[in-house]
Amino acid sequence: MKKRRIWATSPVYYLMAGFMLIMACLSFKQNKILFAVEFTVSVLAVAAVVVTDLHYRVHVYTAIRAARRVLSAEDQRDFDQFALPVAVLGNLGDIVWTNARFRDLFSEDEDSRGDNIAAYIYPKTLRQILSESGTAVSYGDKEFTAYGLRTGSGSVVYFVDDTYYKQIHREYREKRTVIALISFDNREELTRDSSGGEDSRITSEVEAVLRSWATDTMGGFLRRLTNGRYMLITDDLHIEEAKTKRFAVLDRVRAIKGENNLSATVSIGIGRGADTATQSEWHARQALDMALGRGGDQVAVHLRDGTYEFFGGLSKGVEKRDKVRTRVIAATLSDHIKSSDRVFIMGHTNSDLDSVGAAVGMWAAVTRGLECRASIVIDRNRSLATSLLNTFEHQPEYENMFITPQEALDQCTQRSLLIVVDTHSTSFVESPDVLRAIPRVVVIDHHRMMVTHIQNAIIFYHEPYASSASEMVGELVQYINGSALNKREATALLAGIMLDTKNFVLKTGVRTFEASAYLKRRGADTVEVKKMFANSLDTYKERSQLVAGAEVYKNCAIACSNWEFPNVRIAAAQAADELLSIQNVRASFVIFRTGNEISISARSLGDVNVQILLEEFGGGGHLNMAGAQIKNSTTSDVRKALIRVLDSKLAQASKREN
Ligand SMILES: Nc1ncnc2c1ncn2[C@@H]1O[C@H](COP(=O)(O)O[C@H]2[C@@H](O)[C@H](n3cnc4c(N)ncnc43)O[C@@H]2COP(=O)(O)O)[C@@H](O)[C@H]1O
Ligand SMILES: [Mn+2]
Repeated sequence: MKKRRIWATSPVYYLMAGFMLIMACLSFKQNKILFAVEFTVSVLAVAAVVVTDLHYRVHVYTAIRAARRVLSAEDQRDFDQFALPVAVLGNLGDIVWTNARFRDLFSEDEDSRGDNIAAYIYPKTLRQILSESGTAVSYGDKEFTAYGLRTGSGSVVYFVDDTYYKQIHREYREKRTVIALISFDNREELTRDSSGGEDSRITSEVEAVLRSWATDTMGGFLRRLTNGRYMLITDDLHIEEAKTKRFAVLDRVRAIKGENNLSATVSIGIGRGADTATQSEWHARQALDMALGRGGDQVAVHLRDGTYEFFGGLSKGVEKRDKVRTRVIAATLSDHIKSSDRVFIMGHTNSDLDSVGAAVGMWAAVTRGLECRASIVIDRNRSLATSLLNTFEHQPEYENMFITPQEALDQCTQRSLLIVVDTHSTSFVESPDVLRAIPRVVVIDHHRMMVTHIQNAIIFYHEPYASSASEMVGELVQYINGSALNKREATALLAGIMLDTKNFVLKTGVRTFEASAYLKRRGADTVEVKKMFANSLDTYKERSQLVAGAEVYKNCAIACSNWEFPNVRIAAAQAADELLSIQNVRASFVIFRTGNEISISARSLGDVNVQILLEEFGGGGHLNMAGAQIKNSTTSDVRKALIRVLDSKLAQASKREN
């Protein structure tokens, strides 16, 4: 920072005033009037300099006296020889006096009096130093902890030179052991239909990349744990360096291809900032679960404060699921249901066809399949699935099927079970109060793992590769009791699948068709589903208006709706879907207002991870379909914030640029 003098030393002014006086005397002989004017002005100048100087001396004297009262030891040891660098400041932060040590370390024999202390402590401020008990400050290649004291007429700042200790601390931090756990995501999928030698070729190629990364780049070493799992031991400095390259090892692994032209991918969980190696390993495990839960092909770093940083995660991932797991979960879930007095099923806020469809499927499995009492907790006023809800209305067999969150709170007991479907986020569930009130919770979800996930669920059935929660429930029901579903309920589940797959276009895997085939056998009616998607003419018009008003920025279509209208959520979601059919649009964002909230619906065809982008707004979802809600803002502010996020994050969220 440039030094700026607050006041100047007086000798120059004395000289100038004296010079003026001499000039005045010399003009006496030439012109009496000129002499009178010049003499008066120079006498006034001398007087002004003397007064200012006196004022300054008093200022310095009082500042030093006040400082002495604060700083000096009982024996009034010589202030100037005080071992720590000290600066006495006036009330504007101007340096009025410094001791020898300060001059040694800070001013290199230059006179620093009159400088603002800000020049020596930037970017920290005097106010910060005075309010904190020890502020880290660096000057040149030295590092200090600065302490400040207020005095009667300013302040005193003294500095403890801890360059050496900070250096050791930095080295300690950089050398701290970090454990990373690596999982080869798709070994089986890459080699499933290939010759025997293919498995060992791909495995050894992936292993070679990991091993050279571990030793040559990360200064550590790699150990194979079990087939497809590895442990890397390295240090914090190397993790920091790998971060700056955004973990390029992911790209090196992705360059390895199987016979079916599929790329190999790995997921890495890193435990950073832990106190011990045991803790680091535990955090690495949690981070690896996170990375896998978000679709793999990425790095998750568990930080000291329990938060995560993510890198990569741009591939769609291959369907990687295990029917045995589904069967085991169905059996365990049945046991929990049978040992509960009542089962509550709850989806996410602004429930849609998938969350309601999945809830209806679970309701049928519990009530008809296991003959236990169950209710679906829903806020009908916020639901986007009213067309589906209406099909269950006024039917005697579905009486009391849907209850409000308040009714659930009144009816639940400590022996109740809560099944959360189509979300795993504590803040996105239909009612966080119900989530808190029921101790035993089961989660069934397909969204990419969020940091705010429900903790301590007795079953956390999470399949980021499944198309929808309805597909997952469709499979579970078959194992709980295959004949539990009737035509109406099977249709509800099919509606959920068709919503999330955009009629079997996106995220549609083999198991999506298998689950749909089962639902069809149970009588699911595709024409009924089509009717559930029908919009009113008004909604249709609003949607078209949103699409027509979109702008394109960096190949992303952005539409804003400043007006609120019925079904704005559905119109916005559909507009976001539709914007993807415009040429060269890689992602779409629709910003709209609902009450005191601004929401964003984002979509992509897969080469932009919109989930990563909307996480910046506290939202989530999937790689190609995500949402977020922002409180107390305006559509134009959210649009500006989105542009900033696109400027800073679009490259890392896009496949092409990576
Ligand atoms: N705050 C959040 N945290 C985590 N995840 C979030 C959050 N906000 C949204 N999400 C998830 O993001 C995606 C996209 O949400 P969206 O609102 O843009 O789209 C959902 C529905 O609004 C939309 N939809 C509902 N009815 C219709 C219809 N008739 N036609 C077209 N679209 C419709 O479909 C999306 C359903 O997504 P699902 O929840 O995955 O089933 C979404 O995943 C949110 O959960
Ligand atoms: Mn949903």
